[in-house]
Amino acid sequence: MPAELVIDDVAVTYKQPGRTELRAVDGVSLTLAPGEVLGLVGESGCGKSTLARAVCGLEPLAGGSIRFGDEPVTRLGMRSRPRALRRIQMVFQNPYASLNPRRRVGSQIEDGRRAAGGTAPKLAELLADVGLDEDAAQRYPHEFSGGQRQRIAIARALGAMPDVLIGDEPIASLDASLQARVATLMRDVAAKRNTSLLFISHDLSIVRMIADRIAVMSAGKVVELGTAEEVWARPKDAYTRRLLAAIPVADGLGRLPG
Ligand SMILES: Nc1ncnc2c1ncn2[C@@H]1O[C@H](COP(=O)(O)OP(=O)(O)OP(=O)(O)O)[C@@H](O)[C@H]1O
Repeated sequence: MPAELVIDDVAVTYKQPGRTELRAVDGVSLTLAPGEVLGLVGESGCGKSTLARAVCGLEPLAGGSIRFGDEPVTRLGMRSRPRALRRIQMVFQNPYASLNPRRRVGSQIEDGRRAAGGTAPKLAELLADVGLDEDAAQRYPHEFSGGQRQRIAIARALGAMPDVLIGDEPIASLDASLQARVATLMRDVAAKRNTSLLFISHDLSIVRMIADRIAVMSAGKVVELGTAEEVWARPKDAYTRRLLAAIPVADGLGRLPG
């Protein structure tokens, strides 16, 4: 049974030569229920990627804990435990960098499936889920467009049957016309398997379309957390209001959010 992912008072620091260390994530607490979509938004440099990397075990914690229910994912000062690593999969911003150009797509998706052992979905099912033909398996990443490569990265992550899928700006490198499609695809494939989705973006208008709840980060802290509608329509924090005001056309009627 998947358990709730608990991010409890997490801090991540970076050393800065000759200066005091930077608290890139500063006491963040969030939960992610099975099947829930949590959007994480905020300006560049506010700590979104650092938090995602900490959840995946790629950054050691300087404080707090991350766990599935009672089972720790990481311990203070350590990267995550191998068992927890499979349970959390990440899709990165740049599919050009995250896929190996010299290996066929099928064998890269197999890497994900291997992590799940015998229970993994079939390769053909994973490709169908992300809207790719079966013959994609025999081809190489350079034969695909940016949007298709991101679909391949999503299929590889899903193959591991994670409890939590993290998208770290997974649409930022795509054409505007593709961004909403890939975002809704991630939401739909996660929902099909009751996988939680932590979707990171600086684009509040897209996050609002797919998220159940939205957390807004600024300078390493969560400054606002609420349902997607609450945060969109009735932002409490001044920083969130500024993020909303920066969106040129908010609601299809040409109105800016109040
Ligand atoms: N490896 C690192 N070493 C030192 N400082 C870092 C490192 N990675 C990130 N930082 C700093 O930590 C802060 C948070 O960065 P982070 O990448 O998490 O922000 P972000 O909100 O994801 O931004 P973006 O949307 O631009 O990726 C920034 O000030 C950044 O310069």
